[in-house]
This record gives sequence, C-alpha cells and structure tokens, in this order.
Amino acid sequence: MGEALRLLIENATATEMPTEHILRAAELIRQAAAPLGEHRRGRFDTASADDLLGGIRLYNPVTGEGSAFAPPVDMHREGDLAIGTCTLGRAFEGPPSFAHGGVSAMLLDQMLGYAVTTAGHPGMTVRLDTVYRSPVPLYTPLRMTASITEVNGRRVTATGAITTTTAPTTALVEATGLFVALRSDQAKRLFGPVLDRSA
Ligand SMILES: CCCCCCCCCCCCCC(=O)SCCNC(=O)CCNC(=O)[C@H](O)C(C)(C)COP(=O)(O)OP(=O)(O)OC[C@H]1O[C@@H](n2cnc3c(N)ncnc32)[C@H](O)[C@@H]1OP(=O)(O)O
Repeated sequence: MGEALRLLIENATATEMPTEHILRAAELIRQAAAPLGEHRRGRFDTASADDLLGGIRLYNPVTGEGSAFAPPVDMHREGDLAIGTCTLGRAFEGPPSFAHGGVSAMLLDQMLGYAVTTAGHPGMTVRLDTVYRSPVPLYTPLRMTASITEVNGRRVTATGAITTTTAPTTALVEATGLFVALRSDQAKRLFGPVLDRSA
C-alpha cells in the first residue's frame, strides 16, 4: 500500500490534468480511504507491523515502506559508517526542481539517529545544525552518510552529509547532531503509555 500511496502523491503533485479528472480522482481517493479508517489505532498504540525494540517502524516518515510520505530512505551500516539512499520526487520540492531544506534536515536527523542507535547509543536529538552548500536535486539518486564523532556520557555527537550517488565526495548538505540518551525517568515520562500498551 505504501508504494501505491507514494505513486498517488507523486502523480497528484505533478499532474496537469483538467479539473474534472482531478475532482473524479479526489472522489475515488475518498472512497478508498474510508474503509481503512473503520479500524484505527490510537495515539499510544504502535502499529501491529512494528517491532519497537527491533527498530521496525513501518510508517516512519523517512524510512517507512508503508508511509505515503517517506521517500523511503534505505539505510544500512558499513563498519562505522551509516549509509542511506533515496530519490526525492516532486512532493519534496522547495526551490523549483530542488528539495525543501526542511526535508534535507529531516533526512539527516534520521541518518544521524540511525548511526547513533545502531552503534549502541540510542538517544533523542537535542540539537541539529545543518549547512546547506548546494541545492539537493529532485529525481536524482542521493547518498547519505553519518557516523559518530564523540561519545561524552549520555551525550553523543554525530555528523553526516547528503550527496548525489554520482558525486559522493561533494557534500550538498552537512549536519551535526547532538543526541542525548534518556534517563529511565525521562523514558517513562515520555514513552510510558506507549511501552505499557505494547508490553
Ligand atoms: C536496530 C535498531 C535500528 C533503529 C534505528 C532507529 C533510528 C532512529 C532515528 C531517530 C531519529 C529521529 C530523532 C528524533 O527526531 S527525536 C525527536 C526530536 N527530539 C526531541 O523531541 C527531544 C526533545 N528534548 C527533550 O525531550 C529533552 O531535551 C531530553 C529528555 C532529551 C533531555 O532532557 P534535558 O534537556 O532535560 O537534559 P538532561 O537534564 O537529561 O541532560 C542531558 C545532557 O544533555 C545536555 N543537553 C540537553 N539539551 C541540549 C542541547 N539542546 N544542547 C546542548 N546540550 C544539551 C544537558 O545539558 C545535559 O548535559 P550534561 O549536563 O549531562 O553535560
């Protein structure tokens, strides 16, 4: 379903079809959406397809295969380096033909988070600094990298970059993120209801 939704969003964002076609499509989309809404999970319920501790989040807005919104980014590790790939379509546009700057920050937040989490230092982002060197092109295979630069108690710093796959040494956007590991009281305060319901 995620793939179908992403096709829908791409075509809906790029279409130049006449108004009557768009109104007909809107009606069909409403008809398709209604039965899905008949049985929904609540705010604190994780998706039945998810495995929180195993890191599976089907509807994550960056990596989730099931997400209408995610590019989705495919991530893996090679040694100390986290690597991600994706191609951004029209829905991610900011400046004409290039990605929105907030999208680049979102991709890098997730990449840095993946780097720290898969290195055994899970934490929440408390700071993300982005440097935009060149616009990120749409419809172009992208490569993202991230790695840890410092572990200081509960505070972990990671850096990363977005490049194209054809010019992997030319950073378009760079980011440095600070992640903080939660104390148990913080984890309970923020995620208690979710953990209780998924136990
Ligand atoms: C195999 C599995 C794969 C799965 C992959 C999954 C990938 C997941 C990817 C997810 C990616 C997406 C990720 C997301 O999108 S996470 C979502 C976005 N982030 C948030 O919503 C976090 C909001 N912040 C907070 O809730 C609090 O700040 C928390 C609870 C995190 C810490 O609470 P608190 O703020 O009260 O801190 P502390 O008292 O515990 O102290 C902690 C230490 O940290 C220092 N500090 C704090 N803030 C800052 C700051 N801004 N600059 C510099 N330093 C800062 C602080 O001084 C102290 O240092 P020290 O005094 O100890 O030296």
